[in-house]
Amino acid sequence: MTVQKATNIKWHPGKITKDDRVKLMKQKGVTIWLTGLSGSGKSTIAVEIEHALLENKHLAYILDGDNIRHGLNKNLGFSPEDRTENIRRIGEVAKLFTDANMIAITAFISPYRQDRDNVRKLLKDGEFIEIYVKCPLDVCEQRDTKGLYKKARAGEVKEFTGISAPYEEPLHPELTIDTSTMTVDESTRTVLNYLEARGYVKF
Ligand SMILES: Nc1ncnc2c1ncn2[C@@H]1O[C@H](COP(=O)(O)OS(=O)(=O)O)[C@@H](OP(=O)(O)O)[C@H]1O
Ligand SMILES: Nc1ncnc2c1ncn2[C@@H]1O[C@H](COP(=O)(O)OP(=O)(O)O)[C@@H](O)[C@H]1O
Repeated sequence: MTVQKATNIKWHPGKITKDDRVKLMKQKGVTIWLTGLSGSGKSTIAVEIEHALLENKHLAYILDGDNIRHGLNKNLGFSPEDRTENIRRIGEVAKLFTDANMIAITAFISPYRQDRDNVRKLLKDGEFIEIYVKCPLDVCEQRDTKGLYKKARAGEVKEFTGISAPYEEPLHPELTIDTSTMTVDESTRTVLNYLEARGYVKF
């Protein structure tokens, strides 16, 4: 648990609610939480979803593990504790984006079930869509888009997810996308259809 250090603080409400923003923007802000192994396809799908949404006049924004670790989370490594803190912070950021009525698309390995469930709890019902970007380890390893699996096998990268660190599969994700059997386009469509069917966006 993260300790609350700040005391003597009081929440200051604004005049505008999320519902006001929903009416203004004709979309319902939500967090699309992509989780899966390195190389499973999280970033690729995130980019395609964001692009398709923008083309249809819906505002989305990607929070990507590699990118966020260049700034906000540059002081975190890959120990279990640091990964938990990584996901906690991104959960808080995603909550702000969702309240701002953005469609936040997160692309983090987020290997621990408890960490993902904690983010779910931060958000309201219907504001958290967990998507398991599923891909067998051997396929991810064959793709080895960044050469990290090779380095992990050689012991040059420690605590590498799937090789020397765990990945806990989601038990009840809203969606599972198997990228070893689907094309990028099919994967993207599946997510867009889900969003439209539940009224988050309108195409
Ligand atoms: N040890 C280790 N394990 C896993 N991944 C590693 C590691 N070291 C560096 N990388 C690179 O960091 C990206 C994963 O960062 P995340 O913030 O998504 O990780 S986590 O959610 O905190 O587990 C991950 O990006 P993706 O390949 O896009 O998943 C890697 O490029
Ligand atoms: N259905 C699919 N969805 C997403 N990526 C796919 C799919 N099929 C093949 N790929 C390929 O798999 C790789 C995934 O890499 P990337 O998106 O960086 O993964 P991650 O962000 O999970 O590390 C890319 O080279 C992509 O073209």
